[in-house]
Amino acid sequence: MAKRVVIIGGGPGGNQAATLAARLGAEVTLIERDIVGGAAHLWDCIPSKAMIATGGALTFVERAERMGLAVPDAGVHPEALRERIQGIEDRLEHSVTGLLESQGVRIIRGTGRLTGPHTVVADTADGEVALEADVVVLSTGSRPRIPEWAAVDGQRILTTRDAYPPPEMPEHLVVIGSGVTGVEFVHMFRSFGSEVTLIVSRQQVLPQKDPEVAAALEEDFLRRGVKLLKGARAEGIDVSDDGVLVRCDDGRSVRGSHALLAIGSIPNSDGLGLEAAGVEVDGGGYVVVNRNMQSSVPHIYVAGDLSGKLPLSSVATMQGRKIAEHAMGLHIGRPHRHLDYDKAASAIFTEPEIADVGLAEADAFAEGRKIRVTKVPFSSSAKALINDDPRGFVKLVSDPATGVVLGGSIVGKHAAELISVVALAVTARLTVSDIVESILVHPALSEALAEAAE
Ligand SMILES: Cc1cc2nc3c(=O)[nH]c(=O)nc-3n(C[C@H](O)[C@H](O)[C@H](O)COP(=O)(O)OP(=O)(O)OC[C@H]3O[C@@H](n4cnc5c(N)ncnc54)[C@H](O)[C@@H]3O)c2cc1C
Ligand SMILES: NC(=O)c1ccc[n+]([C@@H]2O[C@H](COP(=O)([O-])OP(=O)(O)OC[C@H]3O[C@@H](n4cnc5c(N)ncnc54)[C@H](O)[C@@H]3O)[C@@H](O)[C@H]2O)c1
Repeated sequence: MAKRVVIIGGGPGGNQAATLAARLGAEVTLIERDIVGGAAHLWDCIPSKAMIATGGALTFVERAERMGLAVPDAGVHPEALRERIQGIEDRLEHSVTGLLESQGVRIIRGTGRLTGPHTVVADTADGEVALEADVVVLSTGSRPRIPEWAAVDGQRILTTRDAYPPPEMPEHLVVIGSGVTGVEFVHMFRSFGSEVTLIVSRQQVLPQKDPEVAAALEEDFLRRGVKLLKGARAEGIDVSDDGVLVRCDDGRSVRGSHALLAIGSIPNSDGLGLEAAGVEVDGGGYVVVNRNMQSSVPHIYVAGDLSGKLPLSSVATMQGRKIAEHAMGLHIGRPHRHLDYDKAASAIFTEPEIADVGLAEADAFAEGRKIRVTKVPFSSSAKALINDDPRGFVKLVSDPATGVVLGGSIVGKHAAELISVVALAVTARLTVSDIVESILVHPALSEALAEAAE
Protein backbone atom coordinates (compact mmCIF):
# COMPACT_ATOMS: atom_id res chain seq x y z
CA MET A 1 0.00 0.00 0.00
CA ALA A 2 1.27 3.52 -0.83
CA LYS A 3 2.49 5.59 2.13
CA ARG A 4 -0.19 8.06 3.27
CA VAL A 5 1.37 11.50 3.67
CA VAL A 6 -0.75 14.31 5.13
CA ILE A 7 0.63 17.84 4.90
CA ILE A 8 -0.81 20.78 6.87
CA GLY A 9 0.05 24.10 5.18
CA GLY A 10 0.60 24.72 1.47
CA GLY A 11 3.49 27.21 1.41
CA PRO A 12 6.90 26.56 -0.17
CA GLY A 13 7.74 23.97 2.54
CA GLY A 14 4.50 21.98 2.24
CA ASN A 15 4.25 22.20 -1.55
CA GLN A 16 7.72 20.89 -2.18
CA ALA A 17 7.25 18.00 0.27
CA ALA A 18 3.89 17.24 -1.39
CA THR A 19 5.02 17.20 -5.03
CA LEU A 20 8.20 15.22 -4.38
CA ALA A 21 6.54 12.66 -2.07
CA ALA A 22 3.77 12.18 -4.68
CA ARG A 23 6.37 11.72 -7.42
CA LEU A 24 8.10 9.12 -5.25
CA GLY A 25 4.84 7.14 -5.00
CA ALA A 26 3.11 8.40 -1.83
CA GLU A 27 -0.62 9.07 -1.53
CA VAL A 28 -0.51 12.76 -0.57
CA THR A 29 -3.19 15.03 0.94
CA LEU A 30 -2.44 18.71 1.49
CA ILE A 31 -4.62 20.89 3.72
CA GLU A 32 -4.47 24.66 3.16
CA ARG A 33 -6.39 27.29 5.10
CA ASP A 34 -5.77 30.57 3.26
CA ILE A 35 -3.90 30.39 -0.04
CA VAL A 36 -2.21 27.54 -1.91
CA GLY A 37 1.34 28.81 -2.39
CA GLY A 38 1.69 30.03 1.20
CA ALA A 39 0.48 33.06 3.15
CA ALA A 40 3.95 34.29 4.15
CA HIS A 41 5.13 33.52 0.62
CA LEU A 42 2.30 34.97 -1.49
CA TRP A 43 1.11 37.65 0.97
CA ASP A 44 4.57 38.92 2.00
CA CYS A 45 7.64 37.61 0.18
CA ILE A 46 6.34 37.96 -3.38
CA PRO A 47 4.28 41.20 -3.13
CA SER A 48 7.09 42.96 -1.26
CA LYS A 49 9.46 42.14 -4.12
CA ALA A 50 6.85 43.20 -6.69
CA MET A 51 6.38 46.57 -4.94
CA ILE A 52 10.17 47.01 -4.77
CA ALA A 53 10.44 46.28 -8.50
CA THR A 54 7.82 48.95 -9.25
CA GLY A 55 9.62 51.43 -6.99
CA GLY A 56 12.86 50.55 -8.80
CA ALA A 57 11.24 51.25 -12.17
CA LEU A 58 10.13 54.65 -10.86
CA THR A 59 13.64 55.47 -9.66
CA PHE A 60 15.01 54.37 -13.03
CA VAL A 61 12.63 56.69 -14.88
CA GLU A 62 13.63 59.55 -12.59
CA ARG A 63 17.28 58.92 -13.48
CA ALA A 64 16.60 58.30 -17.15
CA GLU A 65 18.01 61.65 -18.24
CA ARG A 66 21.43 60.38 -17.21
CA MET A 67 20.97 57.50 -19.66
CA GLY A 68 20.40 60.01 -22.46
CA LEU A 69 16.59 59.92 -22.43
CA ALA A 70 13.94 62.62 -22.26
CA VAL A 71 10.94 61.22 -20.35
CA PRO A 72 7.80 62.73 -18.87
CA ASP A 73 7.30 62.72 -15.08
CA ALA A 74 6.32 59.32 -13.75
CA GLY A 75 4.14 58.66 -10.72
CA VAL A 76 2.58 55.74 -8.87
CA HIS A 77 -0.88 54.61 -9.92
CA PRO A 78 -2.06 52.78 -6.75
CA GLU A 79 -4.95 50.92 -8.45
CA ALA A 80 -2.72 49.68 -11.29
CA LEU A 81 -0.13 48.63 -8.70
CA ARG A 82 -2.77 46.75 -6.69
CA GLU A 83 -3.91 44.96 -9.84
CA ARG A 84 -0.32 44.07 -10.80
CA ILE A 85 0.30 42.53 -7.38
CA GLN A 86 -3.01 40.66 -7.35
CA GLY A 87 -2.21 39.37 -10.85
CA ILE A 88 1.14 37.96 -9.75
CA GLU A 89 -0.44 36.32 -6.66
CA ASP A 90 -3.23 34.75 -8.78
CA ARG A 91 -0.79 33.39 -11.37
CA LEU A 92 1.50 31.86 -8.78
CA GLU A 93 -1.39 30.34 -6.80
CA HIS A 94 -2.78 28.92 -10.02
CA SER A 95 0.56 27.44 -11.14
CA VAL A 96 1.29 25.85 -7.74
CA THR A 97 -2.23 24.37 -7.57
CA GLY A 98 -1.80 23.02 -11.12
CA LEU A 99 1.54 21.45 -10.26
CA LEU A 100 0.15 19.76 -7.13
CA GLU A 101 -2.88 18.45 -9.01
CA SER A 102 -0.75 17.18 -11.89
CA GLN A 103 1.17 15.05 -9.35
CA GLY A 104 -2.10 13.62 -7.99
CA VAL A 105 -1.99 15.52 -4.67
CA ARG A 106 -5.43 15.82 -3.04
CA ILE A 107 -5.94 19.43 -1.91
CA ILE A 108 -8.38 20.12 0.94
CA ARG A 109 -9.30 23.76 1.60
CA GLY A 110 -9.62 24.04 5.36
CA THR A 111 -7.79 24.23 8.69
CA GLY A 112 -5.80 21.16 9.68
CA ARG A 113 -5.00 19.88 13.17
CA LEU A 114 -3.56 16.72 14.67
CA THR A 115 -5.91 14.65 16.83
CA GLY A 116 -3.29 11.98 17.57
CA PRO A 117 0.10 10.88 16.25
CA HIS A 118 -1.44 9.25 13.14
CA THR A 119 -4.72 11.16 12.79
CA VAL A 120 -5.45 14.57 11.29
CA VAL A 121 -8.72 16.45 10.98
CA ALA A 122 -9.39 19.18 8.39
CA ASP A 123 -12.11 21.66 9.39
CA THR A 124 -13.67 22.70 6.08
CA ALA A 125 -16.68 24.77 5.00
CA ASP A 126 -18.53 21.44 4.53
CA GLY A 127 -17.58 20.00 7.91
CA GLU A 128 -14.78 17.84 9.29
CA VAL A 129 -12.66 15.54 7.13
CA ALA A 130 -10.81 12.86 9.14
CA LEU A 131 -7.57 11.49 7.72
CA GLU A 132 -5.18 8.69 8.71
CA ALA A 133 -1.48 9.25 8.07
CA ASP A 134 1.73 7.24 8.03
CA VAL A 135 3.69 10.49 7.68
CA VAL A 136 2.62 14.01 8.69
CA VAL A 137 4.33 17.21 7.53
CA LEU A 138 3.59 20.37 9.50
CA SER A 139 4.34 23.44 7.37
CA THR A 140 1.98 26.11 8.67
CA GLY A 141 4.44 29.01 8.42
CA SER A 142 4.39 32.21 10.43
CA ARG A 143 2.56 35.52 10.63
CA PRO A 144 3.61 39.10 11.51
CA ARG A 145 4.22 39.69 15.21
CA ILE A 146 1.82 42.26 16.66
CA PRO A 147 2.81 43.62 20.08
CA GLU A 148 0.19 44.48 22.70
CA TRP A 149 1.13 48.18 22.43
CA ALA A 150 0.01 48.48 18.79
CA ALA A 151 -3.63 48.38 17.67
CA VAL A 152 -3.28 47.43 14.01
CA ASP A 153 -6.18 48.92 12.00
CA GLY A 154 -4.90 48.39 8.45
CA GLN A 155 -5.34 52.14 7.84
CA ARG A 156 -2.83 54.11 9.96
CA ILE A 157 -1.12 51.26 11.79
CA LEU A 158 -0.08 48.57 9.36
CA THR A 159 1.52 45.16 9.34
CA THR A 160 3.50 44.27 6.24
CA ARG A 161 0.49 42.36 4.89
CA ASP A 162 -1.59 45.60 4.82
CA ALA A 163 0.97 47.36 2.68
CA TYR A 164 0.92 45.92 -0.87
CA PRO A 165 0.00 48.77 -1.36
CA PRO A 166 -1.71 50.29 1.71
CA PRO A 167 -5.16 51.92 1.37
CA GLU A 168 -3.39 55.27 0.87
CA MET A 169 0.23 55.98 0.03
CA PRO A 170 1.87 57.28 3.24
CA GLU A 171 3.08 60.85 3.22
CA HIS A 172 5.44 59.99 6.09
CA LEU A 173 5.89 56.34 7.08
CA VAL A 174 7.41 55.39 10.42
CA VAL A 175 8.91 51.91 10.04
CA ILE A 176 9.40 50.10 13.35
CA GLY A 177 12.15 47.45 13.26
CA SER A 178 15.32 47.46 11.17
CA GLY A 179 15.79 43.79 10.32
CA VAL A 180 15.58 42.63 6.70
CA THR A 181 11.85 43.37 6.47
CA GLY A 182 12.21 46.85 7.96
CA VAL A 183 14.99 47.98 5.62
CA GLU A 184 13.20 46.58 2.56
CA PHE A 185 10.10 48.61 3.50
CA VAL A 186 12.16 51.75 4.04
CA HIS A 187 13.61 51.37 0.57
CA MET A 188 10.23 50.49 -0.98
CA PHE A 189 8.31 53.49 0.37
CA ARG A 190 11.19 55.92 -0.12
CA SER A 191 11.25 54.95 -3.81
CA PHE A 192 7.53 55.77 -3.99
CA GLY A 193 8.29 59.24 -2.63
CA SER A 194 7.13 58.82 0.99
CA GLU A 195 9.12 60.49 3.72
CA VAL A 196 10.44 57.66 5.91
CA THR A 197 11.71 57.40 9.49
CA LEU A 198 13.21 54.11 10.66
CA ILE A 199 13.26 53.13 14.33
CA VAL A 200 16.44 51.12 14.89
CA SER A 201 16.56 49.29 18.22
CA ARG A 202 20.38 48.96 18.16
CA GLN A 203 23.17 51.20 16.85
CA GLN A 204 23.18 49.61 13.38
CA VAL A 205 20.49 48.55 10.90
CA LEU A 206 20.56 44.82 10.05
CA PRO A 207 22.16 43.75 13.35
CA GLN A 208 22.80 40.22 12.00
CA LYS A 209 24.77 41.40 8.96
CA ASP A 210 28.37 42.30 8.16
CA PRO A 211 28.88 45.84 9.64
CA GLU A 212 30.48 47.05 6.39
CA VAL A 213 27.40 45.97 4.44
CA ALA A 214 25.04 47.57 6.97
CA ALA A 215 27.08 50.79 6.85
CA ALA A 216 26.81 50.92 3.03
CA LEU A 217 23.02 50.66 3.32
CA GLU A 218 22.77 53.27 6.10
CA GLU A 219 24.85 55.67 4.04
CA ASP A 220 22.48 55.25 1.12
CA PHE A 221 19.40 55.72 3.32
CA LEU A 222 20.82 58.97 4.72
CA ARG A 223 21.72 60.20 1.22
CA ARG A 224 18.09 59.60 0.21
CA GLY A 225 16.79 61.59 3.17
CA VAL A 226 15.65 58.69 5.39
CA LYS A 227 15.72 59.58 9.09
CA LEU A 228 17.24 56.96 11.40
CA LEU A 229 16.29 56.92 15.08
CA LYS A 230 18.98 54.70 16.57
CA GLY A 231 19.03 52.97 19.94
CA ALA A 232 15.27 53.34 20.39
CA ARG A 233 12.53 50.73 20.86
CA ALA A 234 8.95 51.67 20.06
CA GLU A 235 6.58 51.08 22.96
CA GLY A 236 3.35 52.80 21.95
CA ILE A 237 1.49 54.34 19.00
CA ASP A 238 -1.12 57.11 19.34
CA VAL A 239 -3.48 57.63 16.41
CA SER A 240 -5.18 60.89 15.51
CA ASP A 241 -7.23 62.02 12.49
CA ASP A 242 -4.20 63.12 10.55
CA GLY A 243 -1.55 60.65 11.61
CA VAL A 244 0.36 58.67 14.22
CA LEU A 245 2.78 59.39 17.03
CA VAL A 246 5.20 56.54 17.72
CA ARG A 247 6.56 56.68 21.27
CA CYS A 248 9.92 55.12 22.15
CA ASP A 249 11.33 53.75 25.40
CA ASP A 250 14.02 56.48 25.64
CA GLY A 251 11.44 59.29 25.71
CA ARG A 252 11.79 60.23 22.04
CA SER A 253 8.80 60.11 19.71
CA VAL A 254 8.20 60.42 15.97
CA ARG A 255 5.19 61.83 14.15
CA GLY A 256 4.16 60.38 10.82
CA SER A 257 1.12 59.78 8.65
CA HIS A 258 1.35 55.98 9.07
CA ALA A 259 3.28 53.42 11.13
CA LEU A 260 4.40 50.00 9.88
CA LEU A 261 5.38 47.12 12.16
CA ALA A 262 8.40 45.12 10.99
CA ILE A 263 9.37 43.55 14.32
CA GLY A 264 9.50 39.92 13.26
CA SER A 265 7.03 37.07 13.02
CA ILE A 266 5.51 34.32 15.16
CA PRO A 267 4.97 30.66 14.23
CA ASN A 268 1.52 29.29 13.37
CA SER A 269 1.67 26.49 15.94
CA ASP A 270 -1.42 27.39 17.99
CA GLY A 271 -4.45 25.15 17.49
CA LEU A 272 -2.40 22.54 15.61
CA GLY A 273 -3.07 19.78 18.14
CA LEU A 274 0.65 19.34 18.86
CA GLU A 275 0.00 18.23 22.43
CA ALA A 276 -2.50 15.59 21.32
CA ALA A 277 0.21 14.05 19.14
CA GLY A 278 3.02 14.46 21.69
CA VAL A 279 5.03 16.92 19.56
CA GLU A 280 7.56 19.01 21.49
CA VAL A 281 7.51 22.81 21.11
CA ASP A 282 10.11 25.35 22.29
CA GLY A 283 9.47 28.54 24.31
CA GLY A 284 8.84 30.60 21.17
CA GLY A 285 6.18 28.20 19.84
CA TYR A 286 8.47 26.63 17.21
CA VAL A 287 8.47 22.85 16.80
CA VAL A 288 11.75 21.29 17.88
CA VAL A 289 13.36 19.31 15.01
CA ASN A 290 16.45 17.20 14.39
CA ARG A 291 18.65 17.51 11.29
CA ASN A 292 16.21 15.37 9.29
CA MET A 293 13.40 17.83 10.14
CA GLN A 294 11.74 15.18 12.35
CA SER A 295 9.91 16.40 15.44
CA SER A 296 10.00 14.53 18.76
CA VAL A 297 7.53 12.13 17.05
CA PRO A 298 9.70 10.71 14.25
CA HIS A 299 7.03 10.34 11.55
CA ILE A 300 5.87 13.95 12.12
CA TYR A 301 8.15 16.27 10.15
CA VAL A 302 8.30 20.07 10.06
CA ALA A 303 9.14 22.32 7.09
CA GLY A 304 9.48 26.07 6.81
CA ASP A 305 9.14 28.89 9.31
CA LEU A 306 7.44 26.62 11.89
CA SER A 307 10.80 24.84 12.36
CA GLY A 308 12.41 28.01 13.79
CA LYS A 309 15.36 27.61 11.40
CA LEU A 310 16.33 30.17 8.76
CA PRO A 311 12.96 31.71 7.73
CA LEU A 312 13.34 31.92 3.95
CA SER A 313 11.13 30.57 1.17
CA SER A 314 14.21 29.01 -0.43
CA VAL A 315 15.08 27.21 2.81
CA ALA A 316 11.46 26.06 3.33
CA THR A 317 11.51 24.56 -0.18
CA MET A 318 14.76 22.70 0.48
CA GLN A 319 13.45 21.45 3.83
CA GLY A 320 10.33 20.15 2.04
CA ARG A 321 12.55 18.31 -0.47
CA LYS A 322 14.71 16.76 2.27
CA ILE A 323 11.60 15.66 4.19
CA ALA A 324 10.10 13.93 1.14
CA GLU A 325 13.42 12.15 0.47
CA HIS A 326 13.75 11.04 4.09
CA ALA A 327 10.11 10.02 4.58
CA MET A 328 10.20 7.98 1.37
CA GLY A 329 13.42 6.22 2.41
CA LEU A 330 15.73 7.77 -0.17
CA HIS A 331 18.42 8.21 2.47
CA ILE A 332 18.69 4.45 3.10
CA GLY A 333 21.73 2.82 1.51
CA ARG A 334 22.88 5.87 -0.43
CA PRO A 335 24.59 9.16 0.38
CA HIS A 336 22.19 11.76 1.77
CA ARG A 337 23.20 15.42 2.01
CA HIS A 338 21.79 17.13 5.05
CA LEU A 339 20.64 20.70 4.73
CA ASP A 340 23.45 23.09 5.66
CA TYR A 341 21.93 26.42 6.75
CA ASP A 342 25.38 28.06 6.75
CA LYS A 343 25.47 27.63 2.98
CA ALA A 344 22.12 29.26 2.26
CA ALA A 345 22.36 32.33 0.05
CA SER A 346 20.10 35.25 0.87
CA ALA A 347 19.47 38.73 -0.43
CA ILE A 348 18.05 42.00 0.78
CA PHE A 349 16.16 43.78 -1.97
CA THR A 350 17.18 47.32 -1.17
CA GLU A 351 19.06 49.77 -3.35
CA PRO A 352 21.89 48.92 -3.47
CA GLU A 353 20.89 45.26 -3.33
CA ILE A 354 22.73 43.16 -0.73
CA ALA A 355 23.42 39.44 -0.96
CA ASP A 356 25.58 37.03 0.94
CA VAL A 357 26.39 33.38 1.43
CA GLY A 358 28.60 31.23 3.64
CA LEU A 359 31.22 32.49 6.06
CA ALA A 360 31.12 36.24 6.79
CA GLU A 361 34.36 38.14 7.38
CA ALA A 362 33.17 39.37 10.79
CA ASP A 363 32.27 35.83 11.94
CA ALA A 364 35.63 34.43 10.83
CA PHE A 365 37.33 37.27 12.71
CA ALA A 366 35.27 36.56 15.85
CA GLU A 367 36.21 32.84 15.65
CA GLY A 368 39.90 33.73 15.16
CA ARG A 369 39.87 31.79 11.88
CA LYS A 370 42.50 32.55 9.22
CA ILE A 371 40.89 33.71 5.99
CA ARG A 372 41.76 35.58 2.82
CA VAL A 373 39.42 38.45 2.00
CA THR A 374 39.44 40.11 -1.41
CA LYS A 375 37.23 43.03 -2.35
CA VAL A 376 36.56 44.67 -5.71
CA PRO A 377 34.37 47.78 -6.15
CA PHE A 378 31.89 47.92 -9.03
CA SER A 379 33.21 51.41 -9.87
CA SER A 380 35.95 49.72 -11.93
CA SER A 381 33.46 47.54 -13.86
CA ALA A 382 32.61 48.55 -17.44
CA LYS A 383 29.13 47.06 -17.11
CA ALA A 384 28.41 49.05 -13.94
CA LEU A 385 29.26 52.26 -15.84
CA ILE A 386 27.11 51.16 -18.78
CA ASN A 387 24.26 50.56 -16.28
CA ASP A 388 24.93 54.01 -14.77
CA ASP A 389 25.15 52.38 -11.36
CA PRO A 390 28.73 51.91 -10.10
CA ARG A 391 27.75 51.61 -6.41
CA GLY A 392 28.83 48.66 -4.28
CA PHE A 393 31.39 45.90 -4.21
CA VAL A 394 32.08 42.17 -4.33
CA LYS A 395 33.82 40.56 -1.37
CA LEU A 396 35.09 36.97 -1.42
CA VAL A 397 36.20 35.00 1.63
CA SER A 398 38.46 32.03 0.95
CA ASP A 399 40.77 29.62 2.73
CA PRO A 400 44.34 30.98 2.37
CA ALA A 401 45.83 27.47 2.40
CA THR A 402 43.59 25.72 -0.15
CA GLY A 403 41.90 28.57 -2.01
CA VAL A 404 38.47 27.03 -1.30
CA VAL A 405 35.74 29.66 -1.43
CA LEU A 406 34.13 29.91 2.04
CA GLY A 407 31.72 32.78 1.51
CA GLY A 408 31.06 36.15 -0.02
CA SER A 409 28.97 39.29 0.07
CA ILE A 410 27.88 41.48 -2.79
CA VAL A 411 26.46 44.98 -2.51
CA GLY A 412 25.15 46.50 -5.73
CA LYS A 413 22.85 46.04 -8.70
CA HIS A 414 21.79 42.43 -9.35
CA ALA A 415 23.58 41.20 -6.19
CA ALA A 416 20.79 38.63 -5.65
CA GLU A 417 21.53 37.05 -9.04
CA LEU A 418 25.32 37.35 -8.87
CA ILE A 419 25.58 35.64 -5.47
CA SER A 420 24.49 32.36 -7.13
CA VAL A 421 28.02 31.90 -8.51
CA VAL A 422 29.49 32.23 -5.01
CA ALA A 423 26.76 29.98 -3.54
CA LEU A 424 27.61 27.25 -6.05
CA ALA A 425 31.32 27.64 -5.27
CA VAL A 426 30.67 27.37 -1.51
CA THR A 427 28.40 24.30 -1.84
CA ALA A 428 30.64 22.51 -4.35
CA ARG A 429 33.83 23.54 -2.49
CA LEU A 430 35.26 25.21 -5.60
CA THR A 431 38.44 27.26 -5.31
CA VAL A 432 39.14 30.86 -6.25
CA SER A 433 41.15 29.50 -9.24
CA ASP A 434 38.00 27.74 -10.51
CA ILE A 435 36.33 31.14 -10.68
CA VAL A 436 39.36 32.91 -12.17
CA GLU A 437 39.65 30.28 -14.91
CA SER A 438 35.99 30.44 -15.93
CA ILE A 439 35.64 32.53 -19.07
CA LEU A 440 32.83 34.89 -18.14
CA VAL A 441 30.77 37.22 -20.30
CA HIS A 442 32.11 40.68 -21.10
CA PRO A 443 30.88 43.26 -20.32
CA ALA A 444 29.08 41.82 -17.28
CA LEU A 445 28.94 42.56 -13.56
CA SER A 446 30.07 38.97 -12.89
CA GLU A 447 33.56 39.95 -14.07
CA ALA A 448 33.98 41.64 -10.68
CA LEU A 449 33.68 38.16 -9.14
CA ALA A 450 36.58 36.87 -11.21
CA GLU A 451 38.61 39.94 -10.27
CA ALA A 452 37.88 39.41 -6.58
CA ALA A 453 38.94 35.78 -6.97
CA GLU A 454 42.34 36.76 -8.50
C1 LIG B 1 7.95 40.85 4.35
C2 LIG B 1 8.60 39.52 4.06
C3 LIG B 1 9.39 39.38 2.94
C4 LIG B 1 10.02 38.16 2.69
N1 LIG B 1 10.84 38.07 1.59
C5 LIG B 1 11.49 36.91 1.34
C6 LIG B 1 12.37 36.82 0.22
O1 LIG B 1 12.58 37.77 -0.51
N2 LIG B 1 12.99 35.64 -0.01
C7 LIG B 1 12.78 34.55 0.80
O2 LIG B 1 13.38 33.48 0.53
N3 LIG B 1 11.97 34.61 1.88
C8 LIG B 1 11.32 35.77 2.15
N4 LIG B 1 10.49 35.86 3.25
C9 LIG B 1 10.29 34.67 4.11
C10 LIG B 1 9.30 33.70 3.46
O3 LIG B 1 8.12 34.36 3.08
C11 LIG B 1 8.97 32.56 4.43
O4 LIG B 1 10.15 32.07 5.01
C12 LIG B 1 8.27 31.41 3.70
O5 LIG B 1 7.08 31.83 3.08
C13 LIG B 1 7.97 30.27 4.68
O6 LIG B 1 7.32 29.24 4.02
P1 LIG B 1 6.34 28.29 4.85
O7 LIG B 1 5.95 27.22 3.88
O8 LIG B 1 6.95 27.90 6.13
O9 LIG B 1 5.13 29.24 5.24
P2 LIG B 1 3.97 30.00 4.43
O10 LIG B 1 4.46 30.53 3.15
O11 LIG B 1 3.31 30.96 5.36
O12 LIG B 1 2.92 28.85 4.17
C14 LIG B 1 2.26 28.23 5.24
C15 LIG B 1 0.80 27.99 4.90
O13 LIG B 1 0.18 27.23 5.92
C16 LIG B 1 -1.17 27.65 6.03
N5 LIG B 1 -1.70 27.27 7.35
C17 LIG B 1 -1.37 27.75 8.56
N6 LIG B 1 -2.01 27.09 9.54
C18 LIG B 1 -2.77 26.15 8.91
C19 LIG B 1 -3.65 25.14 9.37
N7 LIG B 1 -3.86 24.93 10.67
N8 LIG B 1 -4.28 24.37 8.45
C20 LIG B 1 -4.07 24.56 7.11
N9 LIG B 1 -3.24 25.49 6.63
C21 LIG B 1 -2.58 26.27 7.52
C22 LIG B 1 -1.10 29.14 5.82
O14 LIG B 1 -2.36 29.62 5.36
C23 LIG B 1 0.00 29.27 4.76
O15 LIG B 1 -0.54 29.38 3.47
C24 LIG B 1 9.84 37.07 3.55
C25 LIG B 1 9.02 37.19 4.67
C26 LIG B 1 8.41 38.42 4.94
C27 LIG B 1 7.56 38.55 6.16
N1 LIG C 1 14.74 39.45 1.28
C1 LIG C 1 14.49 38.43 2.08
O1 LIG C 1 14.94 37.31 1.84
C2 LIG C 1 13.66 38.62 3.31
C3 LIG C 1 12.87 39.75 3.50
C4 LIG C 1 12.15 39.88 4.69
C5 LIG C 1 12.23 38.87 5.65
N2 LIG C 1 12.99 37.78 5.41
C6 LIG C 1 13.16 36.70 6.42
O2 LIG C 1 12.47 37.02 7.58
C7 LIG C 1 13.37 37.00 8.69
C8 LIG C 1 12.89 37.92 9.74
O3 LIG C 1 13.17 39.27 9.38
P1 LIG C 1 12.37 40.46 10.02
O4 LIG C 1 13.04 41.71 9.65
O5 LIG C 1 10.93 40.33 9.66
O6 LIG C 1 12.44 40.18 11.59
P2 LIG C 1 13.70 40.25 12.59
O7 LIG C 1 13.23 39.60 13.84
O8 LIG C 1 14.94 39.78 11.96
O9 LIG C 1 13.90 41.82 12.82
C9 LIG C 1 13.02 42.57 13.59
C10 LIG C 1 13.79 43.74 14.19
O10 LIG C 1 12.88 44.55 14.92
C11 LIG C 1 13.52 44.95 16.11
N3 LIG C 1 12.48 45.30 17.09
C12 LIG C 1 11.71 44.44 17.83
N4 LIG C 1 10.88 45.15 18.63
C13 LIG C 1 11.12 46.46 18.39
C14 LIG C 1 10.57 47.66 18.89
N5 LIG C 1 9.63 47.66 19.81
N6 LIG C 1 11.04 48.84 18.40
C15 LIG C 1 12.02 48.87 17.46
N7 LIG C 1 12.58 47.75 16.94
C16 LIG C 1 12.13 46.57 17.40
C17 LIG C 1 14.37 43.78 16.53
O11 LIG C 1 15.41 44.19 17.39
C18 LIG C 1 14.90 43.31 15.16
O12 LIG C 1 16.10 43.94 14.80
C19 LIG C 1 14.72 37.34 8.08
O13 LIG C 1 15.78 36.89 8.86
C20 LIG C 1 14.64 36.61 6.77
O14 LIG C 1 15.02 35.27 6.98
C21 LIG C 1 13.71 37.65 4.27
